[in-house]
Amino acid sequence: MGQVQSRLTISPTPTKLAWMMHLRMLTTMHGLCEVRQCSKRWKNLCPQTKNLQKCQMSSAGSSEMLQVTVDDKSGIATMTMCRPPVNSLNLEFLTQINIALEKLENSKDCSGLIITSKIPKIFCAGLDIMEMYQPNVDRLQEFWRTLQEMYIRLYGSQLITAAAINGASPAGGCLMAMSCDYRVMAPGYKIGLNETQLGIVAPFWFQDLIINTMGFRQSEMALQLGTLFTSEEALNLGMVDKIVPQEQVMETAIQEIHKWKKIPGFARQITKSALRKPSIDKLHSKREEDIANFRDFITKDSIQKTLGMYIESLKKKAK
Ligand SMILES: CCCCC/C=C\C/C=C\CC/C=C/CC(=O)SCCNC(=O)CCNC(=O)[C@H](O)C(C)(C)COP(=O)(O)OP(=O)(O)OC[C@H]1O[C@@H](n2cnc3c(N)ncnc32)[C@H](O)[C@@H]1OP(=O)(O)O
Repeated sequence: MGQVQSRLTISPTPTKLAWMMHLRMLTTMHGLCEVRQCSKRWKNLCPQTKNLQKCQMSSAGSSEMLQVTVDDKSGIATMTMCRPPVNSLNLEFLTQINIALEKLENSKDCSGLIITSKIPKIFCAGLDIMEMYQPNVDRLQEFWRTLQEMYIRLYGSQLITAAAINGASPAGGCLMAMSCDYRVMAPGYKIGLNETQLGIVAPFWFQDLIINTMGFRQSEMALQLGTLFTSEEALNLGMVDKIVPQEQVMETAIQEIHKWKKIPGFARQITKSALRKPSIDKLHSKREEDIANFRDFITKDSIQKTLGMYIESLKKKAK
């Protein structure tokens, strides 16, 4: 499956109809992502969860990078990232995720969402560093807007959301996990906002998210030091909610969503919205400014030099 080649613009405040038309056009044009209701015709058991019927992803028009299934019995969707080698988030991948989030949010049959990874030992390596290195400025801005969109959609989702963190989860991967309602993680991996270690800065909404998750004092240390925590440290800090063996991560996330589903949905959603709305509104009100700050920061010669060195160090390590 080839990646999307054209420039994709996601309007910050689209009307619902315009947004839906936009998504439909993208899906038709690029075969971006398929969200399928599990049909009774497919009786296969999902090897990961044992009790989910596995949706067959069609080859035509379906995405290899993001597999989305919805269990029609429980209404729990699973979004499985599969963008080798490390599920890094580039513009096209983020666009696929946003489209899937939009579809799930609008589906009356979906009440919960689990985000996980198919790549062994990796949940998500964060932003694709190549998007930020020697960038085309138009694409760079679009990339950042699309990341903002993902955060707004996920953090503000009405669904019950859980991250099944089955591997390393630095930076943008940690952002994605922290945007969910619940995090279950396998032992032996690292998670955190390590931006300063790369010589870059976590923007205010990354900062707000970690503060909302684990409090100011621990966040200010973690952000300045760019700490990547072990699963166990993350549990102690409240960055993740549970650690279970790798093979139980998915099942635990499913059980947790079932628990949350017992709470009256309307009351839970209003409570979630009241708690998260101030952070989301803040980003909405500063969205263009944030894009401009990101662009001006990333395109500085000194930052480009630092990113170049970081990319080299990753490549050397990989050899
Ligand atoms: C004052 C004004 C302030 C204004 C502020 C405004 C805006 C803010 C500005 C900037 C903020 C930008 C925010 C960024 C958030 C991010 O997410 S940055 C990305 C951070 N991610 C990382 O640091 C992860 C790096 N990767 C790793 O640590 C490891 O790869 C891993 C994930 C732990 C996996 O390790 P493993 O050993 O399994 O694999 P390898 O290391 O061998 O990697 C394999 C392969 O993948 C490539 N790669 C790894 N990570 C990335 C990545 N994030 N993007 C792209 N490519 C990646 C790696 O280079 C290897 O490639 P190969 O050599 O070609 O095989």
